[in-house]
Amino acid sequence: MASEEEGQWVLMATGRSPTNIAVIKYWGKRDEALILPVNDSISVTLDPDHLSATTTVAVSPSFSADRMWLNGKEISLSGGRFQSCLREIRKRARDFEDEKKGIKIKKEDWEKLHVHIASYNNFPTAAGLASSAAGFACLVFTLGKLMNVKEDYGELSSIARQGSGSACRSIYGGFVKWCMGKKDDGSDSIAVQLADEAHWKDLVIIIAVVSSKQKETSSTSGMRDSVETSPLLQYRAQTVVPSRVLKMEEAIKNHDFELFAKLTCADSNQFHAVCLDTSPPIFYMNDTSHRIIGLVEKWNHSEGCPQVAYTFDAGPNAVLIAWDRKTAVLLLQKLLYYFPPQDKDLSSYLVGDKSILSDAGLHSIEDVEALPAPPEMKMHDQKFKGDVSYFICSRLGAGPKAVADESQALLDSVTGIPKGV
Ligand SMILES: Nc1ncnc2c1ncn2[C@@H]1O[C@H](COP(=O)(O)OP(=O)(O)OP(=O)(O)O)[C@@H](O)[C@H]1O
Ligand SMILES: C[C@@](O)(CCOP(=O)(O)OP(=O)(O)O)CC(=O)O
Repeated sequence: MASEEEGQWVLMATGRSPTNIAVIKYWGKRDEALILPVNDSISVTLDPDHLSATTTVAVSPSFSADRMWLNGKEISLSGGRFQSCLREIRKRARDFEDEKKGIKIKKEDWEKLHVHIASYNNFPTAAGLASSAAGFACLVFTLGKLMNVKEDYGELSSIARQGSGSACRSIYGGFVKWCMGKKDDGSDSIAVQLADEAHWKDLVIIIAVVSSKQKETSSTSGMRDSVETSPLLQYRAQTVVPSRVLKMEEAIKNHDFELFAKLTCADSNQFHAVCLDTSPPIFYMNDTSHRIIGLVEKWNHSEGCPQVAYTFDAGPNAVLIAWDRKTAVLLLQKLLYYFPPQDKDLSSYLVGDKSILSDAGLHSIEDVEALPAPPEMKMHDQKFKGDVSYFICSRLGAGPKAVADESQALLDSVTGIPKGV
């Protein structure tokens, strides 16, 4: 290791990674330590402008320990998952030189340098919106940039997988498949991109954030209990998912929304059935989630073919995928009819791509109050004000990206401590 002013420099990198939502779910591990799943899964990557983690990583000879801050609060890095990611990336680190700054780091020197990590999620953490997926993908991607790692994305995905299983799918944009793999060492359990975000541009994603509170049963412990106790999980993994994955790949390739929606809804429902089949049973959805399913099912049925797909991860939030903008506008009108905002501020009730509000003719709370009742629903008079915290309107998005603009770094370039601390 060499530099003009030994010990004075801080070398940093910043990256941003999207979250993803599975349309064929991962639920159950065959190896807890390596995070190897019992079935393949398929996801869509969401637009990082709306749901993403931003992470800055830094090394300096002046750092005395590995440290991490998540959303401004220092957290421990001692957990096995963080340690696995750090170890695997350090193993692949390569020589680095910045002549201008007088920094030279040899491959073998990376092991001796401590890292500081600061990360920020632009959406609720640990609320069933896959913050761990965006977070670990971002950590691995950004550490890889800092340490001059040249491995391909498949390899990076298998490292991110060791942080959180679903994180391996956030290494790519668009439609992504996590191949479960067969090997005991997990080297073939990697993510591959099925199609990029431009492949099916019409899709619009509306997320109803039903609760942004932290959930009671984490995905990790929930799926462990399911593997131990649910007979349905075995049947699902061995018999249902393999053929469903093939059909989903076809649906994506052919832009077949009818098949895509049927498979997405069926798979979400089966995942939650496995949760109910677990002892003790796990309840991730609540009454609001069930009402949203009812609304979509009735609408799809009345149209004779699916307009919208729904899927729920390990929490009550609904992820709704509409097949085009026009359908998304109708969906939003129906949702806001039943779930109007508690207060009068419409612009904070829908975040992300707010332009959908004007497309739906919703400029004020009075416009929401004037919405007609969806004709296909029987119970018109009942409304559920306040049951949805807010909505996010999004779309498919790209994979992780380096953030070159140093002003966006979360760590101070001189001290290596989070800015403002
Ligand atoms: N930006 C981040 N960087 C690194 N780690 C993160 C980040 N965000 C979240 N995590 C890790 O993920 C954990 C939360 O994961 P958890 O699986 O409980 O919730 P979730 O990912 O939001 O929901 P789910 O995966 O069930 O949809 C945090 O406690 C933290 O360890
Ligand atoms: C319901 C899910 O979102 C479960 C995600 O589980 P995690 O990836 O959070 O679990 P660990 O691997 O234990 O970290 C379905 C999915 O994303 O496929």
